[in-house]
Amino acid sequence: MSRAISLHRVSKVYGRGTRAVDRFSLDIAPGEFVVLLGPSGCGKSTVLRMIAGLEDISEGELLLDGERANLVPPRERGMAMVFQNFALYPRMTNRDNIGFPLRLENPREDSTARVEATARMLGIEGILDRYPSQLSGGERQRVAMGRAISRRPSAFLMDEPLSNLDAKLRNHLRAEIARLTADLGVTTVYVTHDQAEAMSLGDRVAVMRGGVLQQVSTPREVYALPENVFVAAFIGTPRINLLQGVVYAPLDGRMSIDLGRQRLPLPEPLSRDHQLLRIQQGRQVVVGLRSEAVRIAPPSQARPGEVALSGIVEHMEYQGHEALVHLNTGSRAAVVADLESPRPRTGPRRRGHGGPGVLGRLRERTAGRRGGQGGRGAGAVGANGSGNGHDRGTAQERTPSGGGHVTGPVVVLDDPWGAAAAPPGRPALVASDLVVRTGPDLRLRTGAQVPLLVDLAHLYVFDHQGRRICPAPADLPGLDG
Ligand SMILES: Nc1ncnc2c1ncn2[C@@H]1O[C@H](COP(=O)(O)OP(=O)(O)OP(=O)(O)O)[C@@H](O)[C@H]1O
Repeated sequence: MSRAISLHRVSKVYGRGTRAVDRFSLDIAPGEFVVLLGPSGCGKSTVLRMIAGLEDISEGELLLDGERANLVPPRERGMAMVFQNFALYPRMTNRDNIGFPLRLENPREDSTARVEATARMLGIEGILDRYPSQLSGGERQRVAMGRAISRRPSAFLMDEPLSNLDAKLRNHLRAEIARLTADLGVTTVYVTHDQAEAMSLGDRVAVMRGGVLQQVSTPREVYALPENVFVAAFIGTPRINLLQGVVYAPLDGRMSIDLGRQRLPLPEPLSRDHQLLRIQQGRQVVVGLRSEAVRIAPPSQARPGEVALSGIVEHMEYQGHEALVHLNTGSRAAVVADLESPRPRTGPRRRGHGGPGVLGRLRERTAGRRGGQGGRGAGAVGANGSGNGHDRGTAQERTPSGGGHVTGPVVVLDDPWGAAAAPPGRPALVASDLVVRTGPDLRLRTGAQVPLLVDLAHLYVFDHQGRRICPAPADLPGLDG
């Protein structure tokens, strides 16, 4: 039997007020495969452990098949966990390891047939009589999965089960996990910080940041319609380009977005999405351009809906089948704080000590550069405000526990040229603000100016708090309404 799992405003507060999970709500249907995705420390494992019963729930409710289960002992939940570190008994053969939960459940029953059927399912019949130390990492993880499957649990809880394996094996086992869980039709909750893994496995992906659920949607939707700038930046490779802009909407002229040295004119007649931008007139926004939205080509080759920009080549990254061109368009890149590893803050913050300071901001910029979006004068953007590291002039909301965790809205640094800019006389850390994908054969000289075409059908705009305003949210009332 497969379980329905529901979490209603579930929080976890560890000792000394660390709020690792904050009012997390999610309904998982029987047989569904849901991936919890987010950077290190965002609370994914804690959610999984609360579902398993390995961690007490501080606030909120866990329902299993509609019944409150906060206090149900782990063993009675009928769930099986697979961890990243395989956790096999070294002195037992693999056969005994797989059969162990069955013997525990029913010591008198002969488990041979069940163990062999499980091994066949995983393609490990040939190694049943060896010991775990005689196996490769991939084989060990298969045995660990066998042990989880043999008992026919009502749900699988998998905590980064593939992260100790090399890339090739990871891809292979990923496909096997997808097939197995689909065949067995068992509800699966899978934790990972690898967005590609999440996108390829999940029926739905739940993106977390700083203990807070940001969005839960199908992989397609989480990519195409990210609720906020954090989700947009976390999902997709290469990372979405994020540029700071200002909406320019004159009453009698063409609307555009000012990107600093260049403008993005919006095509007329304005689409519904672009009409909605009118109310942002004069406001700072974040423009998001995924790599498929920009190509290197002269204005003469523009298709309908494409507008021209230009950029100076900073460097090229060859990747075999394609190349990534890092360009400077004279814009200010927006860096999303905490993409790499947010940590909920502990204890009350002292005034003036909450932000990351110059060093922290430089680190954020470097992180942004790794993701291909750092830039001269980059501003920091946070989603739901958690750990955004910017205290000045921002609306923030403290959780009632008194922990330092922040769940307020998103902010953009209002001082983008401030502390993180290069000191006089020294080169800026990063000068590229836009990464464009091209074929591997294109040769471009560093410093060359190249023409770009931006497809405005693929334009994302986020407000100054990081929420997506374009494409418009589906539940937005009509413009006249
Ligand atoms: N037993 C504990 N006591 C105090 N704090 C804890 C404890 N366990 C986890 N935390 C904190 O709770 C936060 C969430 O941890 P969790 O392990 O759930 O994150 P995660 O997203 O699974 O991270 P990772 O991908 O690195 O495993 C972290 O800041 C972590 O330091």
